[in-house]
Amino acid sequence: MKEKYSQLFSNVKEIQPLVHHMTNYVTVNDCANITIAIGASPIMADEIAEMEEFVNISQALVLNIGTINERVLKSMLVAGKIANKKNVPVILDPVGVGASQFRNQALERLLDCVQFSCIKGNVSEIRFLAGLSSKTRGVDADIRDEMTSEDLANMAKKLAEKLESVIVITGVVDTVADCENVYLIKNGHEKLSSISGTGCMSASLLGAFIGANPSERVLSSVLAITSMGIAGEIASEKTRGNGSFKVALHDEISCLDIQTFNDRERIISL
Ligand SMILES: Nc1ncnc2c1ncn2[C@@H]1O[C@H](COP(=O)(O)OP(=O)(O)O)[C@@H](O)[C@H]1O
Ligand SMILES: Cc1ncsc1CCOP(=O)(O)O
Ligand SMILES: [Mg+2]
Repeated sequence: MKEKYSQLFSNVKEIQPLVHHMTNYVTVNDCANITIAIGASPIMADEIAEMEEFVNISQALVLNIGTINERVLKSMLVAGKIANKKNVPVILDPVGVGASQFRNQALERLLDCVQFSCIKGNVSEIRFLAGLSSKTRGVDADIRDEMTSEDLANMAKKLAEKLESVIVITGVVDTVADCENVYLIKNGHEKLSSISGTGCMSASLLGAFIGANPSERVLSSVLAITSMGIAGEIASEKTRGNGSFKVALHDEISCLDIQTFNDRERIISL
């Protein structure tokens, strides 16, 4: 497995996939910089007239509904459909779904019209997608949505089957599943939940890894999420408060090598 990780990891650096993002205006700059830090290239664009040209040159498309509005939703639907036609993998981050009717309906339209390679959210967001009651607190997971690892694994696998997508649930332990395999990732640090954008940046890393390795969606997702976890651990060891932690997180993603990854990964295949 370590050799496989090594191959998928180095493909990102070699291929330098272009990751087209349509994302929120809160964390957009962090997403661009984390994409560069892992070795890929970002382009942020949401004008409907540009969608065809940008999807055509991209290796992955990341749709993040964090500050979704009607105009951007239309662009996302167009971009998603073109990406599906061109076999460009599409990653969805359903930020804050469950918090408003507009957001919920936007998500429904996206799921109806676009086939996603990977859908990543926190436990509240994924519970909403799974049709379970979800006590959303806006963009953050509600602690009352806490579930056992087994419950999370079952929910992820069922949803992966239903939506024919890799499902990633972030949290203290991350869960990555398709209809056959489930992985738990025990890397990470609680400081990751204390700054805005670590979920969004995880979606950017998913775009980078899946864009470079489109035939290995599940393991690419595992690598992306584990990379964020390991970088968070090292960054927390080196810093004190939120500001320096965020800077250190970018440093550690940009300095992460496969040796460190393999030494520190705590990936469990169920
Ligand atoms: N308590 C925690 N301990 C370890 N890692 C965490 C913790 N909370 C979140 N993370 C990590 O932070 C990143 C973002 O996850 P999360 O906070 O669930 O997303 P979001 O910001 O979208 O709500 C993921 O890499 C996840 O593993
Ligand atoms: C605070 C906020 N509001 C709308 S999008 C957003 C950022 C959410 O980022 P993340 O999901 O990575 O915490
Ligand atoms: Mg999020």
